[in-house]
Amino acid sequence: MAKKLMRALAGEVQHTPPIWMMRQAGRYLPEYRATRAQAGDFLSLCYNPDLAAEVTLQPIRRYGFDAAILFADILLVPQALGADLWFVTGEGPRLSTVTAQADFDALKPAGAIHETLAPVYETLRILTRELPQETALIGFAGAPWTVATYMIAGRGTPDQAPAHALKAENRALFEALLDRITEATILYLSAQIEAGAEVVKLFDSWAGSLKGADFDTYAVAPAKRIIAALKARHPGVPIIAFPREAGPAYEGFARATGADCVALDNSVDAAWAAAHVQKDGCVQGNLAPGHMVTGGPELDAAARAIVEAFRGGPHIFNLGHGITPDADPDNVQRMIDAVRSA
Ligand SMILES: Cc1c2[nH]c(c1CCC(=O)O)Cc1[nH]c(c(CCC(=O)O)c1C)Cc1[nH]c(c(CCC(=O)O)c1C)Cc1[nH]c(c(C)c1CCC(=O)O)C2
Repeated sequence: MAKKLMRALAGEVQHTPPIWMMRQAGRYLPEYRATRAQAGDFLSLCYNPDLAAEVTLQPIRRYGFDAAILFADILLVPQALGADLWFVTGEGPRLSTVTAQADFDALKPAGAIHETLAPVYETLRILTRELPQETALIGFAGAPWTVATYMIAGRGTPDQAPAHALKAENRALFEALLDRITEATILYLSAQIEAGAEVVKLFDSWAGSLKGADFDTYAVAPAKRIIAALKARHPGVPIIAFPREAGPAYEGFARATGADCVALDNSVDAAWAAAHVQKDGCVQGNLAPGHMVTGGPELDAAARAIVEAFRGGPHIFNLGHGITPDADPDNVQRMIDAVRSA
């Protein structure tokens, strides 16, 4: 029988949804912290196929999730295009910036990314051998707008102001950068599929700051282009899109982009999403990650409410965003128990 996750993505309605979590391999797990220490730092872990495969497998061993997500980061693509990338402990990523034509001209062509990203493909090949047969393997990349916000600002920003400013001041350069990221993302996800990813997910974490026509031009259109290219090369490989904080624009996103599944953040009302988003296909997400810190009967009730809200259509149980380092690993088991007994 096909894997539970693949069945949901194909549109099958299941009484108990498949479960996985954004950032399921991460700092809330002591075994992750130990392996990261062994690798030296986060980026060394991403580029060490044996250890990256090991941390991908850790949450599968502990919890038996229905899917494993490749351990890597969306910012490896800018690095593969030639940007400098480093992580400041307790603060987050830092990159060399792209704000002038000369910065853009110094980037590598999209086709050069495999030189840097080859270890990621090796991680996937290891996982295809080591994962339990019922566990689906998810590859991923950042969506062009979200990746561009980091490349322009050189860091994470609360409002993506530097990227909005470049868009206003030098639209040609801004669009050239989005195009380069789009081309690289197609090649990267295609190579992930060839290495064994059965599903791919596109993270547009900052889609919510694109308003009006900008949302269509810089969130919908690049996702549509990436999905069309992947569907042409790899028919039958499902794609999950995550336009975080898209609000009302969640409605129609799957139809407009060709995505097989839309991931919902935790600000979306589940009943609204069941009526307006799930009518077009599979949905995933929505549980507030804070429940993984606070736990208790509130967690059970919130998890069950999501299962019930989406029971009328194809559904993958997930959080609305990544699990945080202060989460209690026991609450993850509690969530799984609540979903599987709902
Ligand atoms: C925006 C973004 C990034 N990375 C990612 C996104 C999109 C999803 C989202 O909105 O969170 C995606 C990502 N990052 C990571 C994964 C691995 C797979 C998984 O388990 O979900 C995935 C899918 C590992 C990671 N990526 C990062 C960690 C923590 C690094 C560590 O071990 O110190 C992990 C496990 C670091 C990272 N990477 C990024 C930031 C802003 C940070 C620092 C903030 C933080 O520490 O949480 C960029």
